Amino acid sequence: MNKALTIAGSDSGGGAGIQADLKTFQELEVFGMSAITAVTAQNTLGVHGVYPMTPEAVVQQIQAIGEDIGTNAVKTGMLFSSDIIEAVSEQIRKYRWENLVVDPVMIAKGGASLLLQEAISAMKTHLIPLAKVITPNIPEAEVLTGLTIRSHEDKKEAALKLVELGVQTVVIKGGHDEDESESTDLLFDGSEFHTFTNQRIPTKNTHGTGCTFSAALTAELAKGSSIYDAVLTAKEFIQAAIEDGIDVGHGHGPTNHGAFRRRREFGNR
Ligand SMILES: Nc1ncnc2c1ncn2[C@@H]1O[C@H](COP(=O)(O)OP(=O)(O)OP(=O)(O)O)[C@@H](O)[C@H]1O
Ligand SMILES: Cc1ncc(COP(=O)(O)O)c(N)n1
Repeated sequence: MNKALTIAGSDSGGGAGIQADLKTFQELEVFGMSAITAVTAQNTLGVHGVYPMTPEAVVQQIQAIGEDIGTNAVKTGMLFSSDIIEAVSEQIRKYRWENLVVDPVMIAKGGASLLLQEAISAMKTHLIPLAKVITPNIPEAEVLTGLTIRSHEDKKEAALKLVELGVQTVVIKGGHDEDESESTDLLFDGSEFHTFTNQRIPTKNTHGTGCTFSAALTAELAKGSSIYDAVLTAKEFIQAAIEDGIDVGHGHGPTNHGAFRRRREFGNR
């Protein structure tokens, strides 16, 4: 069975972070494993507490997997501090894990910081150069490039700047697009641009969309898909998950990680 490892934060509310990643891996029939970087007390209303792990605890979890089970692909999510980023980068280099997806998680929907300001430069210099794919949303791409992104042309300019950091492929996600009818993700592989556009779903239940998208991409890479095909499946997976979003809690509800598989098995009902 193909395996995937997520190195990310725990979301007690179950919609984002490690929980979203493992649910997504399972739905795509990949054996999911985790190394937890921080525990968050979180629900649909926001982040109420952040408890980072020590870098040693993160390293030990990664080593436990690296020394025994191994993995076909790795994704990173919330990493919180430069110490954790440096420790994680060192392990990824040590095990030569090349199928690496970096989701540069910075800020949760309610505005809580999931990455310290001091960690941005470590993310750029230590981790991103090791990645096969990075999946920033628009605000994250703005922080990483210093550009303002309003239009599709701006996204292209940001993608060109991001590959200069040494990453092979960039996917700039369109959830934060100003367009109210569509959500367009831009893929740049260093030479060609591709766009993935779907109808924008009018819903408040979008907690965990970014994590779920990058986890689906990672699962497909673990199975041996090309980056293009993996993004295609991830886009289909997240569209179904948002369309069938789950109305729990009083704020931004989670997406439905089971929707993609159910549609494939039973059709669109
Ligand atoms: N309302 C929506 N309708 C359709 N697709 C969406 C919607 N919102 C986000 N997406 C898609 O979901 C994926 C995640 O994108 P997004 O930009 O929301 O990530 P994110 O900002 O990291 O997530 P979050 O906003 O939860 O932090 C992308 O493929 C994006 O196009
Ligand atoms: C532990 C954790 N990690 C990541 C996110 C961002 O979630 P998303 O960008 O997918 O909504 C989150 N809210 N909590």
